[in-house]
Amino acid sequence: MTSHAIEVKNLYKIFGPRGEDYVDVVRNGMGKAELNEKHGHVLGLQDINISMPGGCITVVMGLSGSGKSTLIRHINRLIDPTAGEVLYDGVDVCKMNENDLRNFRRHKTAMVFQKFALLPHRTVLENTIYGLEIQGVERRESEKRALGWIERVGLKGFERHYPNQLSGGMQQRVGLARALTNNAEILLMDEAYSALDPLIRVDMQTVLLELQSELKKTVVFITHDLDEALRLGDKIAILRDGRVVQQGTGQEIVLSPADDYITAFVKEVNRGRVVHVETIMRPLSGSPEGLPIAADTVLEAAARTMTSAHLNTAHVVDANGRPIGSVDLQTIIGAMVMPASHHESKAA
Ligand SMILES: Nc1ncnc2c1ncn2[C@@H]1O[C@H](COP(=O)(O)OP(=O)(O)OP(=O)(O)O)[C@@H](O)[C@H]1O
Repeated sequence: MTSHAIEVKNLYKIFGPRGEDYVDVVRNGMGKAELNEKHGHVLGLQDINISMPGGCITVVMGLSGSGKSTLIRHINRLIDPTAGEVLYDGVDVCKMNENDLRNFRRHKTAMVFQKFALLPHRTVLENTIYGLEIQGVERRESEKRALGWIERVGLKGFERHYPNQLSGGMQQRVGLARALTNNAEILLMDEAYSALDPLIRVDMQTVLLELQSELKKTVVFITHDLDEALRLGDKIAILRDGRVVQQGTGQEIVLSPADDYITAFVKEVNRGRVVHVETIMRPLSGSPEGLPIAADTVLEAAARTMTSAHLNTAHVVDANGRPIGSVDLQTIIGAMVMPASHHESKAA
């Protein structure tokens, strides 16, 4: 099986000298605060089950201390679990021997960090080829590959610059070029854009989305920012106190938040950029009217298209171009401002 998917199954991490001894008490309901108080151990992760589909971006989101970094570090086993499995293409990373683990880390995974982790005395080019050097790839070949990625991330002309001559956004581009040069199937991005200014951050998200539409890596992206999660995530898992409180598409989470905690998170979200027209369309009655609009078009884009065509009605088409429903501008605009509960009661 080589779907390049990652399956996290029943994963527990309890920090402390005798973590294993406390898995059962946690399974039986002891929470983080009580475990810390009574036994002096820290509950990092509790019964995590997440499927991260191959070729997709899975975002792990949560506030500080919710367990995001602990989780991503299990994927390349920088942290060993207290219990549970992390399967990649069906193989448990947690059971790999030293040699297999070294190969897995070097060839299958690449990490992009918040603080860039660039070597200050190396140029952009030398930083980018660093991973290939370790792998023992011949210099001419590694330079050729690195130069290609440096250009793809928009740094052509900066190959001989040193990190301290670059802005934060440019340094993060070097981090991305270095990760891509490794040609790994899995890209692990730990708060990669959190230190960047908002506009640069959006630029970097765009760079990632453009590259991903072509490269189809299995990306695990950690963030504490919901807008970033919604923009990037094919799938989003939200952690709280080491547990998954909800997972699904951005649209699922925004329209049906699992609890008050997530409701508070999604309250300010711009629904127009998250909800798809197919969610609010009416069944077709009669022949299709107006423009065809793809089912997965977000409301804001649909409204823009219809407004510029001076049309109030459009028909929604599936991936094969078959008409499956209809929408009008008023419904779209209403849905963009309506809270999730209204959608549900309307749909019920
Ligand atoms: N080595 C460690 N020893 C003890 N406790 C730890 C260790 N590493 C993490 N923790 C604890 O595990 C929990 C999860 O931490 P983690 O760093 O994974 O959260 P996070 O969501 O990544 O937070 P942040 O956004 O601040 O990085 C926290 O309570 C943290 O204090």
